[in-house]
Amino acid sequence: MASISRDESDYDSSCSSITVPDSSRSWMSNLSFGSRRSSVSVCDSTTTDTSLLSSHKPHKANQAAWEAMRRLRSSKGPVGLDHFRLLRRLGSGDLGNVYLCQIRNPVVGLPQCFYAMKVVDKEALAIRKKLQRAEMEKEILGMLDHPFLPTLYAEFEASHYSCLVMEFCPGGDLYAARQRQPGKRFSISSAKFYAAETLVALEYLHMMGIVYRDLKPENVLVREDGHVMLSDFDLSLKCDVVPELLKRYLDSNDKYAKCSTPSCVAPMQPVLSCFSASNKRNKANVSTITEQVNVQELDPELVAEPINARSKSFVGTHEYLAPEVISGQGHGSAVDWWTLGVFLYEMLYGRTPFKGENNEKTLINILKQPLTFPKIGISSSKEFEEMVKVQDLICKLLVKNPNKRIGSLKGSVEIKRHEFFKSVNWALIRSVRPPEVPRDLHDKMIIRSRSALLPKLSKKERDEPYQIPHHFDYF
Ligand SMILES: Nc1ncnc2c1ncn2[C@@H]1O[C@H](COP(=O)(O)OP(=O)(O)OP(=O)(O)O)[C@@H](O)[C@H]1O
Repeated sequence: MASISRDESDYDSSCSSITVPDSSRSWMSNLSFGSRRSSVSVCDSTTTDTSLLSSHKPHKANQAAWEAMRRLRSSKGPVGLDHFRLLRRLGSGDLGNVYLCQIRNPVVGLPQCFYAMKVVDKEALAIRKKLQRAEMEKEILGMLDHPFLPTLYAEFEASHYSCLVMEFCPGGDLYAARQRQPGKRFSISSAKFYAAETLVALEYLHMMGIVYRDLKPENVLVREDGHVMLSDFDLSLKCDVVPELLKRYLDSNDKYAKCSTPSCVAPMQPVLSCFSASNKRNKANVSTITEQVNVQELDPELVAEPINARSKSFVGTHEYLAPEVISGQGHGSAVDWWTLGVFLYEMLYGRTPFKGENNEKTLINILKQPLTFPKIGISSSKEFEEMVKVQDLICKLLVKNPNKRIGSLKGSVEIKRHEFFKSVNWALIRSVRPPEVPRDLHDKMIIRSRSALLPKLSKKERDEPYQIPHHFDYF
C-alpha cells in the first residue's frame, strides 16, 4: 500500500496544503488505485543537522560493497554520479526513483556489487514543499548502522538531483512476499520472524531518537540473505532521546511502577527536549502511583527510547494510522508499536484490522471499532497455542489509548518479553534461517538470473518525470 500524504511536510512550518501522491489510495479522493497504500503527512516543525552524518559503519566493515566504496573514495576522491552505471529502475515513490546500479569501473580484487540509488529531483520537491522530507531521510540514513536498516554508502548531488547510494535488496518487499504465500498469509512462524526483526530495527531507531511512523509490509524489504531491511524514512520523526535509568518497583498487584523521585539516575547526556511539558505530566502521574502502593525495589532498567516524544503531524498510511495520529492529540514512539500490531495482523490474516470501504471509514474504524480476528484454519494444537499468543500480543499492541499500549512505559523490551516471542533468541536473530532466502532461490535456478527479480525499464518509463538527465549514461 502506498503511504498517504496529507502533506506539506513534517518539517515545514507552513503546513497548509494536502498533497496527493501519484499512486494509491489517497486521503483526498478515497479512490483506490491499486494494491499499494500511500503515506500521509501533515507537519510539525523539526530542524535538520547534517553534522550527524556518519561515515563509520562498523557492521559493514567486512562487506565487499562497503570496501569497494571506500576504495573508490580513496582513489578517486568524492564519489559522484559518473562513478556509477545505472542498470534499471527498481521502483518509484512519492519523493523519487530508485535505481539498481554498479560502480562503473570494477574495483580490482573485489566482486562487482549491486547498489540501490535513490534519485530525488530537488527542484521538483521544492515546488511541492517536500524538500525537507528528503533532507530528513538523508540525515536519518546517514545515522544508521544496523543489520536490519539500510546502509548509506554514499550521497552526492548531480545537477538538481540528490542521490543516495544504499544497500540493494533483491528480495522485494513483504507486501509482495505475502501475495506469494498460500491464502496470501504468512505462517505464524514466518510472521514471528519478520515481526521480530522489524521490532529489533524499530528498537534501534527509537534508541537513535527516531520514530519511524510508516511501518507497513511495503516498506520492509528482503535482503539477499532473507533478513529484512526497513526502508523509506521520509515520514520519520527525529527527536532527542534522554536515556534514563528506570528504577522499578513491583507493586502489590505485581505491576511495575516507574520512579520519579530524585533517586532516579539523571539523564546520561544533557539534551534539549522539545517535549518537556509532556515529560513533566507523565512523571507527576507516576509519582502518585509509587507513593500509594506497597512496593518492592527491583534492578533499574535503562530506557533510551523517545517514549515521551510528541508530534502532531498527520503522517503514515491510512490503514496503519494510530488513533492518536488521527485524533491529532500528539503522538510519540508508541505509534510504532501500534503499526507493529497492524503489521503482524496483516501478515497473519492477509488484511489490516480496521480497513473500511474508503479511507474515511477506515479512520473511523480505527478510532471506534473494537479489534476482532477472522477465523482461519488451524492445523495443530501447537499452532493453536501460537495463535492465542500472537492474538494476545496484537491486542496489547492495538490498544487505542497509547498510554496503555504495550511498549509505552519501557519501549521495545516490554514487547520482546511477550510470550509470543519467548522462543526468539534476540542476540542471535541474525543467524536464524529466514523463511525465504532470495540467494538460495537464485542458486537453485528457480530464478534464472538476478535480473529476473528486477523490472526492466520500458521506453515510456525512461521518458517519465524524475528521469536522470540524458547526459547520464544508463547502461
Ligand atoms: N534498497 C533497495 N533495494 C531494492 N529496492 C528498493 C530499495 N529501496 C527502494 N526500493 C524500491 O523503490 C521503491 C521506492 O522507494 P522508496 O519507498 O524509498 O521511495 P519514496 O519516494 O520514499 O517512496 P514513498 O512514496 O513510499 O515515500 C520501493 O517501493 C522499492 O520497491
